[in-house]
Amino acid sequence: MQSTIAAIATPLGSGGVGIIRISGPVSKLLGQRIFRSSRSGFTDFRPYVLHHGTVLDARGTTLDEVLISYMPGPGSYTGEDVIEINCHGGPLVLQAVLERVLELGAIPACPGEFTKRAFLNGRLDLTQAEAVAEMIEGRSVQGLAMAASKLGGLLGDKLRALRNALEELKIELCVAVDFPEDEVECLEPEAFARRVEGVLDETRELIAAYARNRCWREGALVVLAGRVNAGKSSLMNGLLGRDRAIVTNVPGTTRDYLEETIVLGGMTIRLVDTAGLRETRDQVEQVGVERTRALLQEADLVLLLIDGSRGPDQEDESLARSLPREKLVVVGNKVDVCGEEPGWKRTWEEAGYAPLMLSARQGTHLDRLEAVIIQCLTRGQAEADQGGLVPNLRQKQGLEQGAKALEALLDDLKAGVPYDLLAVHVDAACTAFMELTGEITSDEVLNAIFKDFCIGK
Ligand SMILES: Nc1nc2c(c(=O)[nH]1)N(C=O)[C@@H](CNc1ccc(C(=O)N[C@@H](CCC(=O)O)C(=O)O)cc1)CN2
Ligand SMILES: Nc1nc2c(ncn2[C@@H]2O[C@H](COP(=O)(O)OP(=O)(O)OP(=O)(O)O)[C@@H](O)[C@H]2O)c(=O)[nH]1
Ligand SMILES: [Mg+2]
Repeated sequence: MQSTIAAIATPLGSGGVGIIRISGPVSKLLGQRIFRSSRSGFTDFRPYVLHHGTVLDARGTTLDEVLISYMPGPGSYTGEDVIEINCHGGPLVLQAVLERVLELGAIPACPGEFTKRAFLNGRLDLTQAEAVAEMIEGRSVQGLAMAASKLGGLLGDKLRALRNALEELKIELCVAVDFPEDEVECLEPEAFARRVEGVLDETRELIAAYARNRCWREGALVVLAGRVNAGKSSLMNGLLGRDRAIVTNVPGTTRDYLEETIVLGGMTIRLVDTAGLRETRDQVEQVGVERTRALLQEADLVLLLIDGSRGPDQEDESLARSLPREKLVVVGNKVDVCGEEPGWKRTWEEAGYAPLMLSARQGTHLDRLEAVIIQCLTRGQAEADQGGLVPNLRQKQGLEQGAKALEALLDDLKAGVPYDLLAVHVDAACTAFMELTGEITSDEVLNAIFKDFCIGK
């Protein structure tokens, strides 16, 4: 028999109310043993009704005053019988009530186990289960909206529709193989290719939505880099709107990196001020410079700061060259000293860099920089996608597998490969989509998905 699991479903800390969640065949029995109703006539829980009373320990002493609800399977969140105990939201209260529930025979839930059971019991498909985690981790209002429509089943529906389209194509392939001489049924290769391309285009559109919206969903890492004294820490402070980083005219002021979170246009951004790049004998600064280089690899966007009054040097040029264009914004600082059009700017413009001139200290044109940051992080589309067909990383990878299979199918079709050999590609694409919805699944995939959930979800 399936075990009955229990966990604290709310964050540990003081709160108005904290919830213990119990799911499994004996959860109602556990609820009845632990609960004493404040109504004399109470005999049994009524589904989806809050019951007021107390939770008792083994000796009959009160642990807490609570509201309890009972949600019978298979209609509950997990699909099993569920009991929820609404306690006072103190960590010790919740711990004591949970321990009592465990004493009576429940087993502590693993991370994500309630949602995993909901999936295994067919209450959610896999895209919806993943959306639950995306709701909790939401980094922007826009990202939250994407998770909410995924939770509503939109992406799952889309994937099933694509798969159905492929199943139909496969039937036609089979008919063409079985009745090759039948003129009426015979497959017309070009029309067939167009329909495959239709599915492929929709798949590619989903893949593109991942890249476009990734930073809305996950937040972004923006790194301030450049030579010592360029004004990185000043810009950090300017963007933060407060004096966080130490600023002096001593080159090498920042030796370790500093990280703060800002919200630009609704997007959550980890902003990192780094140690200025230069050769140095200072051991601490050396480690700082190494860390800067590691951060540059990881960054979604690098702001390369150039002291406009001195102009760039070779170090700046090689740093610019080492980064992919779409990851780089060149910023010319100290416009109050060098003016909007210093001589070096033209050279960099000719090389295709379009330096953005500003003054970190005086706050001039910081608004322009903020707009450019959002533009770059969203690939030029400063609005998040509406409508919510936005995959996560796993989903994007599955879609890429599907797209690859469809591309192979089109290649073979053009090369005149016999129809009976084309079906493998259709099958491969179908499998990729079914692994995303969870119609096909493995322990490995499920464990990878649910291990990152919190306990009690
Ligand atoms: N207290 C509490 N809040 C919560 C959850 C929960 O489990 N408990 N949820 C999850 O973590 C989310 C809500 N998800 C849920 C999804 C379905 C059902 C459910 O029982 N559905 C029945 C409804 C029957 C009815 O309305 O009478 C059904 O679909 O048949 C409950 C919660 C967010 N808030
Ligand atoms: N005139 C002018 N000076 C600036 C501007 N921004 C920064 N500075 C000055 O440039 C010097 C260096 O600024 P920081 O912000 O410490 O530079 P940094 O790039 O963090 O330097 P390191 O931490 O040493 O790598 C300070 O004296 C700042 O006041 C600006 O917009 N105009
Ligand atoms: Mg600094």
